[in-house]
Amino acid sequence: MIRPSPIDWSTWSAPVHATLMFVVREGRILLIEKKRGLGAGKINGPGGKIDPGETPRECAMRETEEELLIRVKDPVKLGELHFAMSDVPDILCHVYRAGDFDGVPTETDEAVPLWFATADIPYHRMWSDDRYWLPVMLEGRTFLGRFAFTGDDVSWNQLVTDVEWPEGE
Ligand SMILES: COc1nc(N)nc2c1ncn2[C@H]1C[C@H](O)[C@@H](COP(=O)(O)OP(=O)(O)OP(=O)(O)O)O1
Repeated sequence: MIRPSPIDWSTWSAPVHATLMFVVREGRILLIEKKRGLGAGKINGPGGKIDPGETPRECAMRETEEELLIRVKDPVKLGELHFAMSDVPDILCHVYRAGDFDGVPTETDEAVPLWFATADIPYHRMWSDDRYWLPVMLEGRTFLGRFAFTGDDVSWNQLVTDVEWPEGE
């Protein structure tokens, strides 16, 4: 049975815009254990909130540099995630993927770098939406995910794949 959405997505907008960056190369993905802020203690990609005047791509690169001291090369936007939250402000998150970087992933005040085999993603330590869209991201396909949360749990979800994002976004 298809459950009706609790959210009217045609009028939904988010007060918080954020990014995630995933480096994937040679069968491995670079993740972080987040040390502070929203999702502290969870495993995720590096990322954070978009600053005023910053593009999503600039934010994803800046946050990755701040959190892991690496400079990713040629990131590509693959996805957008629309999170209707129950206990924090709603979030629109742009998802980027890159295959290379300069520097050495290094622990900072914000994050611990962790490499995982792409066949061994630790979903049980991640946000509960990730298991829906991360496999699509690993295939290199584009996507739009919409998720309603109740607390930390996904209570409704929709994933549209093979979305065309504007050039250069
Ligand atoms: C709700 O589900 C989520 N799933 C996933 N995979 N990632 C999420 C979810 N909600 C938020 N995120 C990501 C998006 C951002 O990368 C971070 C949150 O950013 P944060 O609040 O830590 O932003 P900063 O700018 O780094 O923080 P400060 O305001 O402390 O500087 O989580």
